[in-house]
Formats: sequence, structure tokens, C-alpha cells
Amino acid sequence: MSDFLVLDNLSLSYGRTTVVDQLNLGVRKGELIALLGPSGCGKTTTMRAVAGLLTPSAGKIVLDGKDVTRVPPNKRQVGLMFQSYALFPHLSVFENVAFGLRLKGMRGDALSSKVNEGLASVGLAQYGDRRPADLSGGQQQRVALARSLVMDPKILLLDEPLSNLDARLRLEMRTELQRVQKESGLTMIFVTHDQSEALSLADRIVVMRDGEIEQLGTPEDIYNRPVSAFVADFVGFENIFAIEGGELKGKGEAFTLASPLPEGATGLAWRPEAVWLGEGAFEGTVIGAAFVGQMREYVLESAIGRIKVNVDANLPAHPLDTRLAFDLRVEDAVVLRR
Ligand SMILES: Nc1ncnc2c1ncn2[C@@H]1O[C@H](COP(=O)(O)OP(=O)(O)OP(=O)(O)O)[C@@H](O)[C@H]1O
Repeated sequence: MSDFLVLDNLSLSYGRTTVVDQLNLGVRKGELIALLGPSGCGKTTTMRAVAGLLTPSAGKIVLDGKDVTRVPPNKRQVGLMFQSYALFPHLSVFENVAFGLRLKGMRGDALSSKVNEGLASVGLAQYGDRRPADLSGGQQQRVALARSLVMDPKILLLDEPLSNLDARLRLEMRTELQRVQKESGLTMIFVTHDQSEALSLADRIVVMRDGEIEQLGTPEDIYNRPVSAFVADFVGFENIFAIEGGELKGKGEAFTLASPLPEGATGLAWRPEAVWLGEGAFEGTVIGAAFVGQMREYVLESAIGRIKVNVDANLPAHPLDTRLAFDLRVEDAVVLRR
């Protein structure tokens, strides 16, 4: 299947500063893609280019088989929902959702049924007469979503759509977004710097770093098989070591493992639960210990650096300052190859 949205060698600049450099990305129809990366890596800039708010300095954007690189924003059928989803405070919920449709010349029954359908799709069928101020933050967010959906965009871009919501609402809206997307079959790209949001929502994740794609894959790929220390760090690996001259090096002394290093590896990383505690070639002092329900989390200070270890909470606890042996085994590591 050919891609529905293609970013082909896309370069984006502000003045003389190139922010995104020769980016290539294909998005399939009906896919939910997350753009994940730290602040300043170019996520919003990429979205702005897809929406037509920024003209690329090189490369092209193809949407639904049509080159839209030079097409103005209002002719692209690209929906946008930003973090500040500013609803019109003086208009009712119904009128907020109707706004764009009226601009397109829609009136009467066609307008009412379209708006009501939009409100129903986000679970707000009964709220048309309210003002935005009389809704919860989550409900306001859903009005903004309905406002985007009724325009029948080919693709909907969401820039940090959930970051204004508190933790509980954010979880609720995640589920809501996923439901709406699956029911409507709409292609969506959402920007986030929250790895758990990306992992839980997306069909595929694009991890960006300094305007380039560091890794593209399913949530399982990204979580279980990060290609680089950068991605590993982003998805919660705590114990990351680079390979330099056949030795492993983190924040402490370099060391050599008993087993041979995997072919082509540039680094090895261990999740806290993949570190052996109580036996092994290394020794560390417990400088942090926390009970977190099913697990106990330890921080060990050792010659090779600080090591984070999670073990079953049913095992006997180790108090602070205890000296403990631990082991890092190649077979329990994730191999980084970039
Ligand atoms: N209008 C602008 N003029 C000049 N530089 C800009 C402009 N907007 C963004 N930048 C720069 O471009 C780079 C990428 O910014 P962008 O907003 O795309 O990052 P981001 O990944 O979306 O970050 P965040 O998560 O903080 O929103 C940053 O270094 C930023 O300072």
C-alpha cells in the first residue's frame, strides 16, 4: 500500500537556521503516528510544514497522491489541533463546532446534522447549548476535537493535545482519542514529548532528535529494541553503556564483560529489572531504596557508575549502605547499534 502522506527529503528552516534536515517519512492511511522527541527537536516545525504554515526550504509533501508543498493551508484539508485549543468563549459549543462549516457556506439542516454528528462522536451530544466556560477541561478539549473532525480533514495533526490536562483527564482523553481515531479511520499525527503517551496511543512512533529521525517503529520496537542510547534513554532504560575499544563505559570506570560483545554493537543497555542482584562480577553500595508496590527499586553506587535495579518486593529488603554484588549479563541486555 502506498503511503497516504509522504514527507520527501523535507528540509525546514527559520532564516538561515535549518531545523529539520532531509526528513523522509511515509504515513499510511488510517494510521495514528506519534512524533516523539525532546523539546526543540523539530516536532512542531514539522507539523507546521504539513499544515502549510511553513514553506519547506527543500523537499516535498505529498498528501493523498497530490503534491501539496505549495498549496495554501486552507486548501490542504489538513486539520490542526494545538495545545492551546482556544474555543470562542462567547459562542455556544454548537456554534464553536459550526464555525468552520459556516465559513465554508454550510447552512440549515446540513449544518445542524453535521455539527450534532461531530458532538455525538466525542460524547457531547447534550452539550450544544453550553458555553465553553461551563465545561470541564476535558470536555473543552473534546469540543476542539469535534471542531476539527467536522471539517472532514484528510489528516488531523495534534500538537501536544493532552498537555494542558491533569493526569487523570489525560488518561481519559487518550482513550477517547484512540476511540475516535479507530471509529473514524482518520489518519492522525500527534506530537508529544511524553513517551508513555506515544507508546500507549500510536500505531507507530517516530523518535526525533535534532531535526532527524532517530528511530521509526511500532511501540513494541521502540520499547524493546531501541537502536541507540538516545532512544533507550527516552524509553526508560536506566543503565546505558557505550562500547569503546571493546570495553563498556557509562558514567564511571570502563569495564569488560565475561561474555563476548555482540557483533556490530555500539552500546548495551539494561532495564532496572534486567540487572542481577546478589551475585555477579560487580559490587555496589545501596544509596537509594524505594518500595513501589510489586517492586523494590535500588540505586547502587559502584565503580562503573550508578546502577538502577528493580527486584521483586517479596524478596528480603536491603537497607541503605549495604554492599551488594550485582551482574550485567550480555544475554539480558538490549543491543544498541547506532
Ligand atoms: N519562529 C521561529 N524562529 C526561529 N527559530 C524557531 C522558530 N520556531 C522554532 N524555532 C526553533 O526551531 C527548533 C525546533 O523547534 P520546534 O518548535 O519545532 O521544536 P519541538 O520539537 O516542537 O519542541 P517543543 O517540544 O518544545 O515544542 C528549536 O530550536 C526552536 O528554537
